[in-house]
Amino acid sequence: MNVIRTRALTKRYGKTLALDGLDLEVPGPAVFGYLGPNGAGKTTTIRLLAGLLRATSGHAEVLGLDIGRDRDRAQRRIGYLPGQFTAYPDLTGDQYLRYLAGLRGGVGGKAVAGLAERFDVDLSRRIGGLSHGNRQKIGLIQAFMHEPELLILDEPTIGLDPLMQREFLALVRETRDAGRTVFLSSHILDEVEAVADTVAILRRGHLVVVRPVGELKAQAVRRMELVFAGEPPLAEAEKADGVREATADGSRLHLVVEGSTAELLRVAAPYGIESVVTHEPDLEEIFMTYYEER
Ligand SMILES: Nc1ncnc2c1ncn2[C@@H]1O[C@H](COP(=O)(O)OP(=O)(O)OP(=O)(O)O)[C@@H](O)[C@H]1O
Repeated sequence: MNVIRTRALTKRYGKTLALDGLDLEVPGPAVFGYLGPNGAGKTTTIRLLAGLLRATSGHAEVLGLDIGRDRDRAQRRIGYLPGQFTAYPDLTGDQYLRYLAGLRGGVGGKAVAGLAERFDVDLSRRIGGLSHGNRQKIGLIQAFMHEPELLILDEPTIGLDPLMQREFLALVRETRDAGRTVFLSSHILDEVEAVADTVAILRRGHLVVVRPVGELKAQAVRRMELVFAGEPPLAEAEKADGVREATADGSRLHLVVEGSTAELLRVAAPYGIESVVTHEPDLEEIFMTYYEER
């Protein structure tokens, strides 16, 4: 089932066309990474999906509910973290989360305590007195605490230290493994690469690509070293499919290969390969080609 489905979803702010006919399908359970340069329309999409903005035209369904017509029902089943999370500064974390839990028809106290412990945040302190990172943790707890079927998170790790960022990513994976879906906008490519099953890249209000991360990686450029017993076959390697760069250094070949390395290995095998070192492909380069104007 598609957890999110939009058809020709469009949003204008006056003369600015922020989102231009978005057709998006997100089957669940999954972790779906939503990327794009500044101003691409990510936050606009997220606010439309969360029922906080009205579309100029087109429509969006979340968990099978039309977000325009069935907003309240849909919102009860979503966990939402806005890009700039703010909460009532005079309440303690505990008071604020209890208040929200009440609005949502009750949330187990254990769930809140477990998340607070996991994120190492003191819920007895006034929210106004917390650091930015600790306030963000309260935002994450309120999004996850009622175990919603769909989480929509806008830049969730902003302000979190690396340890907490790792904890967050573990929680996202567990959420997916429990059969739920996380829709995540982020600027941090490593984080998306580490956790997302599929990524969509938005630019100027248009989707430019929606692909499984594994497929993007298969297409990505990777660095390799092949060590030979004797002279390395530089000329043959340079001609092999996918090889972008090749240099020889003693008995070693340093290579940059795009996509499959099968052809290179077939060509090199008769020359007696002693060892192969492949480095993980770097998605950054691929993301950048989609980010840039073409
Ligand atoms: N309330 C608003 N009024 C007018 N224009 C807006 C408003 N909100 C967003 N925009 C414009 O709509 C476009 C998309 O903005 P949006 O915030 O959705 O992008 P984004 O991808 O989330 O960007 P960022 O990565 O910088 O957060 C931008 O051109 C932005 O200036």
